[in-house]
Amino acid sequence: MEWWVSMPKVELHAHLNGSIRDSTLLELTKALGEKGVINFSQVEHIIMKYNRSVKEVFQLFDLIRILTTDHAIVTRITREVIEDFASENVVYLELRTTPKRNEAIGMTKGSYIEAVLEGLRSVTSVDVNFIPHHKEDSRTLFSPNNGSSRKRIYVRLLLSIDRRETTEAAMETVKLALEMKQFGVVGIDLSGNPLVGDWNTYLPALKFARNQGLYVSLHCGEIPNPKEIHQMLDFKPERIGHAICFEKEHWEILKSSKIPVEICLTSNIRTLTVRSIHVHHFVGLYKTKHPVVLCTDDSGVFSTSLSKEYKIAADAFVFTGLGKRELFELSRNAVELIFAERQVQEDLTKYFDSVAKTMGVYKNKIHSYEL
Ligand SMILES: CNc1ncnc2c1ncn2[C@@H]1O[C@H](COP(=O)(O)O)[C@@H](O)[C@H]1O
Ligand SMILES: [Zn+2]
Repeated sequence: MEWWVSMPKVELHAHLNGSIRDSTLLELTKALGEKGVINFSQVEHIIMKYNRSVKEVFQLFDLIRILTTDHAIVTRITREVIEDFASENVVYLELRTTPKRNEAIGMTKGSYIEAVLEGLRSVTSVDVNFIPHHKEDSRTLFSPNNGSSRKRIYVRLLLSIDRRETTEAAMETVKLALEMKQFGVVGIDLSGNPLVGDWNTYLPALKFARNQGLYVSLHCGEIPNPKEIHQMLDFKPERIGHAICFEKEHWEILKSSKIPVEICLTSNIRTLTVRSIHVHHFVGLYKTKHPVVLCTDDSGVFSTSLSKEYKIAADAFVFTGLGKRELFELSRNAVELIFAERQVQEDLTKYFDSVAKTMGVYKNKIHSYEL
């Protein structure tokens, strides 16, 4: 097996419905086409298109939303997404999703998340840990005495606020996240079409989330919007996603505040927000030891996987000295950036160290982020 597949990996930026399997997306589209809910021939080209502008990507998300707003389908997609990540040796997955309501079928934001949890419970082919540990319970997923030879994966959830939502709707999502902490919800994400919405709409809900002990990650700088980027950085989220259309002053604030950045190479190239992989800001951040983590964003929509993202980085940045050992270290250091409880961090760190020996990569951390 190739090293980028066998290497343990940490995924911190994956949208549930954007990670839908191609085959499942086509199957659902055909089924709704047969029922007459959508016109398959009209939507086929949206699904099949390769490179998409930001606007077109969000047209596709609107279509996916119609296809997936059903409890059983949400459960199925969740199960498949967990299986897919685990199969490529993702050992920790922070999965984000936007709680949705659909009155026609009695779906509330709460029942939507219940359907996601049902999906987590229904995985049988791999060992999944999504319920936070009790402090007195010392058994961990990767303990050597665990005895399992199956794939193992920690999953924690972030609930997403969609930029189209009102302050009240955003607040409802945060309250739901608080109720669901016991089921592994660790934080809040702000995402959705960057061409719509206003920062001040979400701010009260994000402040409330923070005050209640939830972590916050923001999609930041997907399009040029200097004022909003500034406001977001001033908020000091625990992590940001993308950081593409930054100006000099934004880079300065980011560097001095050391906010970790979730990097989505393929997503940025395919949405045409970064011209070419060779001018991607990942390299600059990596070289200055800024905390970064490679992620997929939407592995289904962009036909990628976390292994592929590591391979793409290895190929594109080989002259920057990014080889197997450095990418292993990058993956391992991402453990410092996860939102799960300490025990999970410790378990993963030990696991990475034990794998480092067998993979022939340096055992000790070469550097650690000073967060
Ligand atoms: C391309 N970059 C991106 N930028 C902003 N938001 C994105 C995104 N990719 C995905 N989403 C957000 O995630 C939703 C799909 O997953 P869930 O239904 O929540 O599970 C999309 O509808 C969008 O709101
Ligand atoms: Zn995203």
